Amino acid sequence: MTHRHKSPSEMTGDLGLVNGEEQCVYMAGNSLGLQPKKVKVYLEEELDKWAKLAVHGHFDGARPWVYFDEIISSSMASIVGAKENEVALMNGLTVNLHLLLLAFYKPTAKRNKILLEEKAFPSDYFVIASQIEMHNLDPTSCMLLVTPREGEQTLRREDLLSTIEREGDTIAVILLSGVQYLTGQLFDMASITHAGHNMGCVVGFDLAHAVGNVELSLHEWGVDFACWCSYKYLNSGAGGVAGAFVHEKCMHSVKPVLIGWWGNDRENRFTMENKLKLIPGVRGFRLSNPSIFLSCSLQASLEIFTEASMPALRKKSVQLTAYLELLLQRIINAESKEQLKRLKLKMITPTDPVQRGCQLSLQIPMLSQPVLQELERRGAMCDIREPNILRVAPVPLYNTFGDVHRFVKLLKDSFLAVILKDQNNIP
Ligand SMILES: Cc1ncc(COP(=O)(O)O)c(C=O)c1O
Ligand SMILES: Nc1ccccc1C(=O)C[C@H](N)C(=O)O
Repeated sequence: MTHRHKSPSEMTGDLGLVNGEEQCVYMAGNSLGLQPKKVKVYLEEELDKWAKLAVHGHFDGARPWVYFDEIISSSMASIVGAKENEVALMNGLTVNLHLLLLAFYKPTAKRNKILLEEKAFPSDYFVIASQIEMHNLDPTSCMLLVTPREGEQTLRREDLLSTIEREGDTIAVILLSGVQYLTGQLFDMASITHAGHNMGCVVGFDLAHAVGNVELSLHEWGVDFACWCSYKYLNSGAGGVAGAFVHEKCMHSVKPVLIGWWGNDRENRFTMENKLKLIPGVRGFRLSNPSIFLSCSLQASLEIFTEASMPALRKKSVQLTAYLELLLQRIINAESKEQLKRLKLKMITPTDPVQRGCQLSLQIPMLSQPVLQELERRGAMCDIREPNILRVAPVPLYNTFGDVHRFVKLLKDSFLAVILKDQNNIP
């Protein structure tokens, strides 16, 4: 659950500290979502079908493999606030970012920059730098990095908008996250899109930490393109099939640079003539035939989202995170234990619910890794991003208010255990 390498036995709690009968408290759904019960059932159905029908499985059965991704696209589209033909399920997130930038980043002598966050997720940073280099341009001058103000951790909306207004003439593409992976900040995607378009920029979002976490209206906001992975809040399993969005308005004007047979119209695809009838919009960006296994694990998850609905999930999420915040603030302010002050804890996620999803990020300047180890010994899971940010994500689909209460108690116990062990190293 963390980026560190751990053996499975290390993952289990310390039986001297936990009740072996009790389930752990899982607050790491922002990194990898938990497995929906139906995943196993659906996977077994498809394994069985493969064993019995083999090649006929492409077109036969309840999930015809050749177009099953399209069948589940409609529930995916409603989660991101898109029309069905504005969404494709394909590849992984980083691959989709590349494919979309290939089509949308068309630098000119005057307008050649990509605006991104200074602390963008490394994969996004690498994608952008390499796309710029591909045009024989210099990433140091073409990457316009937005940074928080001195002493602040998150970006102010007004600063983002004024940067777009000031530098917009030179910006080809604005590529921000919807929810920032480290700080948990939710960006105002509607006004960023509006400001970007006013200045003639293309606007895209990486929704890895936003999809299934906050409500999205990509079509209505007029976002040009977006992409996301499905293994975090969407619970499709590690390496699950990723999503891509291209707005309907770009359907005929923006074409994929790389083309494969899956972008070819289904009627033409199997005629085996080298004639391309490119599917307009994002579905024309598909290259290979999709994996039925990835599609059916995502199906199991999307069914739950459709039943629960994003508005209801978000409503619970706002309350759950507010409760977590309240309890964490008591620890930060050391209301009951004076020693806790010594850890100099700081919440870096915005306090305004409109500016965050479910995740809260806590900066632990000292001894963050030992805190995580103590937490796991006590049967609680979340993660740390280097150097010292503890990310805690109460997920409304499967976390309860009781989980939040238990988690914070275990976190407090972990802080106290670390302080006790490290008396000499903490000033
Ligand atoms: C913001 C962001 N971008 C990119 C990635 C990498 O995605 P993938 O490995 O699915 O390509 C992740 C998470 O892994 C992420 O959170
Ligand atoms: N796919 C992974 C494989 C191994 C370790 C982490 C990941 C993550 O997805 C990390 C996540 N993107 C993050 O927000 O840090």
